Amino acid sequence: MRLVIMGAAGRMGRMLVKAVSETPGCALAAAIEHPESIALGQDAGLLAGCGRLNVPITSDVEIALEGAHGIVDFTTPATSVRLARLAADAGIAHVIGTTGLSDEEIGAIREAGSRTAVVQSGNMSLGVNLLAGLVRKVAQTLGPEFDIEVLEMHHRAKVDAPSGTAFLLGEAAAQGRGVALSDAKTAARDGHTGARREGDIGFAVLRGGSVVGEHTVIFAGAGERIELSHRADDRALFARGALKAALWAKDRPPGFYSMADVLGLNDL
Ligand SMILES: NC(=O)C1=CN([C@@H]2O[C@H](COP(=O)(O)OP(=O)(O)OC[C@H]3O[C@@H](n4cnc5c(N)ncnc54)[C@H](OP(=O)(O)O)[C@@H]3O)[C@@H](O)[C@H]2O)C=CC1
Ligand SMILES: O=C(O)C1=N[C@H](C(=O)O)C[C@H](O)C1
Repeated sequence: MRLVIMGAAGRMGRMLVKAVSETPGCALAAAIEHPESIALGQDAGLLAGCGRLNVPITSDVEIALEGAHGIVDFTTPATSVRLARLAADAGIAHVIGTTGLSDEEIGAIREAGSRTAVVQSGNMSLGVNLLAGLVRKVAQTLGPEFDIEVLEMHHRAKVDAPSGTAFLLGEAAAQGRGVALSDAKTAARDGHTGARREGDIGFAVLRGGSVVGEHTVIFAGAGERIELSHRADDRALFARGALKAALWAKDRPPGFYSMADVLGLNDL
């Protein structure tokens, strides 16, 4: 499968280039950055630390899409929306790991999913997607006397909060409870907030150092607490998941798919 890696000089982009070079059935069609990137012209493999691949980083996506079978995209929300349209026009698979997408941006990507196979997830790891299934089950089992809080920590360079994974887990909790996350979500507390509202799903965010990604969903009851956690040690995990999604999406009918679809976890 000939893949275009977007944001190829970024933290995830470099992981993806390396993962493509190591994954049977995948080949690097192009490595793309924005037109002002200082990485333009550099060899994508050398930048990724996996040896020369003779694929220079370029900025022309339209040319890159010619002859490609898929795009793997961990960039920015605006970039992912623009790419979704281009991927749909070209009829090729689009794997989106970008987080911090607004409802409108998700809507535009969903629309592209009516024309090509799109896999979008705030977290491409097996562990987090399994955890989401467990969270849904626990939330379904426990009553509203258990308060649900989602805690996440990431590296100091992360620009969106709460994380895409935190929302994925919060969504799973809301589904388990049979409520809309938009009605239950409390994303920040500061000052005299008053007592906690029953049924809220709270989010708390920590940022610092080089933390790859840590998430805990807490179910706090009277006199007892259940905590379900996931810790990512290495971004390569997300890159491998994204390539699995790309291979799965190749030749799939158009649709807006999740990692639960890719991993067969929908019945959890
Ligand atoms: N779903 C998942 O499993 C995971 C998702 N993520 C998400 O992926 C995204 C990227 O994360 P990360 O790699 O850490 O961030 P980085 O900032 O390191 O990488 C993003 C890259 O995209 C480049 N870029 C920006 N705009 C464009 C454009 N228009 N065209 C091409 N390239 C562009 C950036 O260039 P420049 O820096 O010069 O602006 C940068 O090199 C985030 O939203 C993050 O939350 C991260 C890990 C796992
Ligand atoms: O920005 C990151 O680094 C990560 N982003 C994703 C998120 O927002 O959940 C996934 C992972 O935790 C790393």
